[in-house]
Amino acid sequence: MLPRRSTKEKIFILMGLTGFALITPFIFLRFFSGDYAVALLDAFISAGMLSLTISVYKTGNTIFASVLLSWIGILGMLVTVYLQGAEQVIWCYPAMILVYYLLQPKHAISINAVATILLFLLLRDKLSDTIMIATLVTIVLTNLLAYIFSFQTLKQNQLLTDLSIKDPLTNTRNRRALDEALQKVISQYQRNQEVTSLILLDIDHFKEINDSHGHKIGDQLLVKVAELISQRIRTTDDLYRIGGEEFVIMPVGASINEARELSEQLRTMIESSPQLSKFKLTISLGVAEYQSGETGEHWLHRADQALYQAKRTGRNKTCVAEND
Ligand SMILES: Nc1nc2c(ncn2[C@@H]2O[C@H](COP(=O)(O)OP(=O)(O)OP(=O)(O)O)[C@@H](O)[C@H]2O)c(=O)[nH]1
Repeated sequence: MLPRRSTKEKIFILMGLTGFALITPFIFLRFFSGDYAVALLDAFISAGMLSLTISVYKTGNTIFASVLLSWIGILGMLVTVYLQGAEQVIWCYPAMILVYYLLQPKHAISINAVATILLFLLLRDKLSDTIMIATLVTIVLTNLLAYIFSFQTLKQNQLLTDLSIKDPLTNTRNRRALDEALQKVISQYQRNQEVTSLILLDIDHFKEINDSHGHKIGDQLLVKVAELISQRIRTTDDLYRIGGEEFVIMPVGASINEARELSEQLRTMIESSPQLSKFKLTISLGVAEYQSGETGEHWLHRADQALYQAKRTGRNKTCVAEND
């Protein structure tokens, strides 16, 4: 089955192949016109682009490839200016914009600042003062506009990601985020076989609480429960709200006994919380350790069966899932 590729991966592969296809003919043109140094430089850039594209295609990792490609673009542009003369400075604009696409704005601006200083050193004796100043001004303007655009895009992407994975009421993660986390934890398990567990918890008799105190108080209690649990668990063990009054905790790397212990601590913490005890609010929990070969859905289903048992046998308790 073909792996699902992120948009960044797809664009990186497309850009890498296009760059390779556009630059490769120049290797031959330069070579046959006796420009061996430039032909070698073009061959270096072209080979770099192709190998980075293959690496992204195979590993899916765009971070390392993005840093390398940024430097290939910038160094390629500087060497071109050095070998072929000052008029080649026009290549600095696409090279610098490429860096904004590949890296975070703060890293892109740093690399481009270094590139601008090096360009200035290369060109200071070759351009008239007026052209030199105009070149620097246009470089600064290009960077300023690219920075603003790239920064805004980054913020918008972060906002969209937050909206797509967060539960607006409790500010915990949502079901979609849980599905992604389950995939990730299972892939990790397949690599290192490290035990891992999940906890499914549900507020007891929440309908009665809603009915007697109103939906608004019900909402506030949901927020309070999420807040108390988030404060108690490690920052790495994310909390997910997957239904009205149902939450999941993924204590990654916890054995079934450790997860049960954590479960009991959470249960007693909620039961004895001064803000919640006046509503007689308690929780029931189901704990399941991951079994080799099972899907995330099946893992969650076993935890749900354990939770059901906790509900059936009196509530305000933790039950452990059977292994198949
Ligand atoms: N206030 C509030 N209530 C919600 C929300 N989502 C679901 N609920 C309520 O949660 C209640 C869940 O009721 P049930 O599924 O019967 O479960 P329960 O009353 O907790 O009973 P047990 O789970 O068997 O202990 C329903 O009354 C829902 O309306 C929400 O976002 N806010």
